[in-house]
Amino acid sequence: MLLYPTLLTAAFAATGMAAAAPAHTTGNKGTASLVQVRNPNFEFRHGPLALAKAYQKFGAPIPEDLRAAVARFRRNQKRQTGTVETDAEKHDVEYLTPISIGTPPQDLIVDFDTGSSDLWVFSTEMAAKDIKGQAVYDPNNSSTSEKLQGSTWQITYGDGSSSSGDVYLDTVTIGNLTVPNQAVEAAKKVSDEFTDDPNNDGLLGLGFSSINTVQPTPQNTFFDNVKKNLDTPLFTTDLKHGAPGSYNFGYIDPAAYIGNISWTPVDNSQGFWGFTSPGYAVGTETLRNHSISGIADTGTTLLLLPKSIVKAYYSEVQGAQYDSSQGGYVFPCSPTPPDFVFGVNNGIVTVPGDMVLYAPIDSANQNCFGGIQSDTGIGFSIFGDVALKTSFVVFDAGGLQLGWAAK
Ligand SMILES: CNCc1ccc(Oc2cccnc2)o1
Repeated sequence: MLLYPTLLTAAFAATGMAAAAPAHTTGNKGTASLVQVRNPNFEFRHGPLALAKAYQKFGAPIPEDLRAAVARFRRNQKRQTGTVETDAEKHDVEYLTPISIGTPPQDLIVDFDTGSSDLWVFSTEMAAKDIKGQAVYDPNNSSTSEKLQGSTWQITYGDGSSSSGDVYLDTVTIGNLTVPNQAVEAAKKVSDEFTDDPNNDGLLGLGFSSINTVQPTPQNTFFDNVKKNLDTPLFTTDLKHGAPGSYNFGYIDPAAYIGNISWTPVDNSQGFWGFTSPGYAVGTETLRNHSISGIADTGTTLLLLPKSIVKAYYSEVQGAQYDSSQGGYVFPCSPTPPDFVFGVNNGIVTVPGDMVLYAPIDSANQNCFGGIQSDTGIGFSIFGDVALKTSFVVFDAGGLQLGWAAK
């Protein structure tokens, strides 16, 4: 059909393929052969746009579906990415990251937590006795805050800590990314663990919005609100041992990891970044087949695994024992214990032995608390900071998959 080849030709022409004229041509009828040279500067990646341009060029009507596809492309061209630095507290107990809330911006430093989905902060609505050094959000001091009338929230974390309060919509900025009407959960009450954690002004949930605790209407996480503006709907974590790391949004930084990324599907049915590891190894032994279902959780400090695996690991650590006074396995801080390896699809993640040495339990640094402990009672394993800080991890909401890479 004439129209199609013509359009195809035009579309082809629209690909920016330039024709290079030969150095000379014969004066008479002769023939000419033109060698094509690709135009390196021509960024052209959108078929529907090419087709629409071709229709336009030849005066053909542009079908509604094609027009919509081009509009979506043009709208999405205003895509963003973002990055923000995160710093480890002592012993990497948690990683704190700066955010800004309101107009003019109020700066707070919060714990980004892929294991929960509420953005809550210390606020002026709390009793003074419950605030010990934290920065607080004052909704009355923000011209863009708007109370979400009748909404409340209450959350309890895996370590027993808890908080509750009411809700405002306000502008939240992380790095260069801004969400204008983010649900900001202002604390009225927090448990002692938070009051006694002076550098932590709140939590920013990066789990799935399905487990946001706001009632009567659960609210979206910052990531869920910003992801439509991102180049691609993912964020990455690069937590480090006792050094600044980063959270990136909308892109995978190839300089942040080495080797290949091992991808594994995510089960978000419980609102978490859940996945199943096919097995584990202690030290240099070969991987044992043992399905481990757990979540990637930046808000949990340690690596919590099935009791049988924890026992198998510590059976190979000299002097290791379960110390009920500590509530976990302890062992001599020297020599360095063996590495712990877990599988991710057909790849592996190695937790170096010196990361399993979580922290001394005595001032003489004789005995250390293990970074690997039991997940008993939780119902699934928790790949917390001890596991995450060994890797560059991609939390891909688009593909609903986790990517783990060495660094
Ligand atoms: C250190 N305890 C207070 C505190 C800081 C961060 C959190 O929140 C948590 C705790 C456990 C799991 N996930 C998030 O609690």
